[in-house]
Amino acid sequence: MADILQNVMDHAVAVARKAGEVRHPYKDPRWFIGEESVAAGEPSILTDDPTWIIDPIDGTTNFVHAFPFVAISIGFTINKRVEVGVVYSCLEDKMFTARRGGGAFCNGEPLQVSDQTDVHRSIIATEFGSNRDPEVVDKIFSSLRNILSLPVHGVRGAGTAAVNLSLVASGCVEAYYEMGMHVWDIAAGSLLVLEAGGIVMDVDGGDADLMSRRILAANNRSVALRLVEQIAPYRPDRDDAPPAACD
Ligand SMILES: O=P(O)(O)O[C@H]1[C@H](O)[C@@H](O)[C@H](O)[C@@H](O)[C@@H]1O
Ligand SMILES: [Mg+2]
Ligand SMILES: [Mg+2]
Repeated sequence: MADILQNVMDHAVAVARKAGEVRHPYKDPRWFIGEESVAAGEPSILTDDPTWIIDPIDGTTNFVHAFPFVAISIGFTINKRVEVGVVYSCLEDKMFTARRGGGAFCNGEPLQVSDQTDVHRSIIATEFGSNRDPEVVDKIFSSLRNILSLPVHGVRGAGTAAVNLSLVASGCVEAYYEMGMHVWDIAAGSLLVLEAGGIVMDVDGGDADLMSRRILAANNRSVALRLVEQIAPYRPDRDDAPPAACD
């Protein structure tokens, strides 16, 4: 694992030097999008530059309540595409890693998504999120009612987007969807799913967009598209939306 990260960091330095950059790719805040740095006022703009996208604790509510799923999520993008993803599920002691074109692994063992094509025999992961706006809550429950009524085998939520994505990559659930999470919750995990043979798209079936705060990740297109028909979509403010103007 250390080797993978070192290679990526070396790559970041090489890309920066080629572009004539003098910035240090591990220290310049423009090379990071992190939950805590954004909370502290740093920008949340994904550029073509090599960028680390970091969530130090994914599953904060779980952590506070000792609900045993908490992860560290580290993604690395170049040209806005995730090249490396690392999710460490701390209490399970599982280190999930993926490199674009190099497969996905858990503690060094290769991962493969589920081969189930029938949504009725699937488990779907999702989250309720933290938005209590009645219209949003109605959409969440509408999606849930539709999916449960398909019917599916079950609906689950680990309380962390990164772990939910690792569950899709591991073949434990067939799909995961959510609206309202952030880029640092999903950057690393989305590559795990792709490299384990799955797909990642928008909840309306369109192209995935890391900054849109919407994701549908699935083992295959047929399960994904059945879910698209059931999901009542809404559009949270994008991660790269300009800050609201002050009076
Ligand atoms: O805030 P953390 O715990 O880093 O991330 C969580 C999101 O805030 C929440 O909206 C989402 O439902 C959860 O899956 C995510 O991991
Ligand atoms: Mg998070
Ligand atoms: Mg967090």
